[in-house]
Amino acid sequence: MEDRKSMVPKLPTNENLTDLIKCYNFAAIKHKNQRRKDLEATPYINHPIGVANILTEEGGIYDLDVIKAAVLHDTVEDTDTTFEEIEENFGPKVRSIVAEVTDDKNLSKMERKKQQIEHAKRSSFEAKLVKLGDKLYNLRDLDCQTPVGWTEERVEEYFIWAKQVIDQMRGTNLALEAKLDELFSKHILE
Ligand SMILES: Nc1nc2c(ncn2[C@@H]2O[C@H](COP(=O)(O)OP(=O)(O)O)[C@@H](OP(=O)(O)OP(=O)(O)O)[C@H]2O)c(=O)[nH]1
Ligand SMILES: [Mn+2]
Repeated sequence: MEDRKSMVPKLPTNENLTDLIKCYNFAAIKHKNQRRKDLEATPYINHPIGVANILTEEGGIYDLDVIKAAVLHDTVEDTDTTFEEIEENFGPKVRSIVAEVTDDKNLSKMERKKQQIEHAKRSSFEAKLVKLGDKLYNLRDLDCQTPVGWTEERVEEYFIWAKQVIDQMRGTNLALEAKLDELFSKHILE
C-alpha cells in the first residue's frame, strides 16, 4: 500500500508569493521600533506597505521588483539595513531601485531636498514609480493631519517641494500624477 504521506497532494511552490512575504517580513522587522509622526504614533511599517498598495491598487503596477522596492524603500535610509543585505535577499534590481530612492543622510537636510529634485529627472522608470507612491502617501498624511512638531508653514513648504520633485518625473504614471495634482491644487496657491 502507498504511504499515506505520498498521497497528500503537493502544492506547487509559488516563488513570487514567498519572495513577497519575505520582503514584507524583512521590512516589518527592520522598522519594528519606528513610529510615524502622527498623534497615534502609527507603526512606521504602515507607510511602506501603504506605498506598495498605492502602486498596485491605484497605479496598476505589477512589476514585483518595483513592489518589493516600495516595501523596502525606507529601510536603508531609516534603519541599520545595508544595500548589501537588500541585494543578498532580494537581488540586484531591487537593490538598485532602493538605492535610487535613498537620501544620503550625510548631507544636510537642505542639500538632500535639493538632490531629490535634481535626481528625480534622471531616475529609472522603476524608481520614479516608487517616488510617486511615496510622495502620494506622505502628502495624503499631511492633508489629513499635521505631524507632531510640524508647523502649518512646514506642511505647506513640503507640498511646494514635493511638487518640484514630481514635476521632474511627469509622464511616468498618469493615474498617480492626477491624484498628486489634486492635492497640489488644494494646497499650493498659484
Ligand atoms: N507626512 C508624514 N510624514 C511622516 C510621518 N511620519 C514620518 N514621516 C516621514 O517624514 C518624512 C518627511 O519629513 P521631512 O521633514 O521631509 O524629513 P525628515 O524625516 O528628514 O524630517 C517622510 O520621509 P520619506 O518617506 O523618506 O519621504 P521624503 O523624505 O522623500 O519626503 C515621511 O515618511 C507622518 O506622520 N506624516
Ligand atoms: Mn517613504
